[in-house]
Amino acid sequence: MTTDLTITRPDDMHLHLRDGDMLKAVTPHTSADFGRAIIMPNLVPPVVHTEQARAYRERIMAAVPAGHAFEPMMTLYLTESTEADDVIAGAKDGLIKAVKLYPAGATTNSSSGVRDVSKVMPVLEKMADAGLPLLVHGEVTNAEIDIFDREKVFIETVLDPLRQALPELRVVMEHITTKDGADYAAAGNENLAATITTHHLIINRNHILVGGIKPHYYCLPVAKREEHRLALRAAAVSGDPRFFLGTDSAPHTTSAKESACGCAGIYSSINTMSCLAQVFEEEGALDKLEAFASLNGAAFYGIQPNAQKMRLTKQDEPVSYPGTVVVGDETVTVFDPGYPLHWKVENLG
Ligand SMILES: NC(=O)N[C@@H](CC(=O)O)C(=O)O
Ligand SMILES: [Zn+2]
Ligand SMILES: [Zn+2]
Repeated sequence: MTTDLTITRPDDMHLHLRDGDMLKAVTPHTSADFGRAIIMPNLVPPVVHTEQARAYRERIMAAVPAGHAFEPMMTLYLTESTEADDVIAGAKDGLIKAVKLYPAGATTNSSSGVRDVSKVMPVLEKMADAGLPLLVHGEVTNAEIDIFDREKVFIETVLDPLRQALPELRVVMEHITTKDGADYAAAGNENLAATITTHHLIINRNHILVGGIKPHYYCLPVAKREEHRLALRAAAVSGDPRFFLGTDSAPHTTSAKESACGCAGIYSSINTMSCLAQVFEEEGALDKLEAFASLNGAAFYGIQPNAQKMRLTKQDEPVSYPGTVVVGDETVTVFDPGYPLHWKVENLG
C-alpha cells in the first residue's frame, strides 16, 4: 500500500480568486500548493479587455506571498461585443491564455455572457486560427430545461454544433458533472479537453439535499446522481490526457451561501490536494494523480510541467485544515468532504 507519493507540483486549471479582500485572503492557499492556475474572469464588472486582465494579474501577484512560485494564467470573459483584435493581441502578447464562454445567466456573475453563439463566431474563428482555447461553462439556461439536464442539453444543442462548425477551435469543457460530459470529452480529438473539480469527485446530489439543505455543497453545475459521480471518477483516474484538474474553487462569504437565495460555489483550494489523494487512493489509482493534477493540463495548454515537486504522505492522524477562512468581517466556509483527510501535503523545491 502506497503511503508516500511525490508528484510534480500541480496546476489548477479553473479557479476563482475574486478581487479586493477576498483575493488577498484566498490567493495564498492556491499559491502554496499550485504552480499555475487558470484565473476565471467573472469579476464584477467582468474582465473583458486585455488591459483589465493585465491590471487584474498585477493585483493577483501582489497577493502572492513571497516564496510561493505561482503564475496566474489570465482569461477574458467573452461577450457579444468582444473585439477579436483585442483578444488576439492579448494572446500574442502572452498574457491571455484562454477565453471564457458563460451562457448569459448560467452561473455566478454571468449576466454579461453570451445569448447567441452565432454573434461571437467571428471572435471564435480568430481564436481557432490562433490556437487560443475557448473554456465553456456548459449549461443551457432555457427555463424549460431541468437544471439536472442542462449540461447534457448544452452538449447536444450548443457544443457539438459549435465544434462541427469550427473543428479547429480548441475547447475545454469546464467542470463537467455528468457521464454525458465525460463520454463526450473522451470521444473527442486533441482539440477537446475537460476539467473536473475536486468536489464533483466526492459529492452527489444527495449530499446537497438529504437530511436538510446543505448550501455549502451547492455549486453550478449542480452535483448530479451517483452514477455521474462514478463516471467522473473513472475519467479522472483514467490517465486520459483529455481530463485534468480544475478545482472551480469559488469563494463566497458564508452569509451569502447560508441565505434564502444562496450563491453557487464551493471553496476547496485549501484541502484539494489532500482530498484528491484520498479519492485516487480509494480508486486504487494513486499512480494517476500526477497525470490528472500536474501533467495533462499543462500539456493541453502547451506549457512545461512545473519544475517543483509535491510530497503526499498518508498519516494515521487526520490532517488539520481550517473550517473557515476570515475575509474582513466575514468568513468563507471550506469544502468539507464529509470524512477526515489523511494525506499530508508538503511542497518541495
Ligand atoms: N461554480 C460555481 O458554482 N460558481 C462559480 C461560477 C462558475 O464556475 O460557474 C462562481 O464564480 O462562484
Ligand atoms: Zn462555471
Ligand atoms: Zn468556475
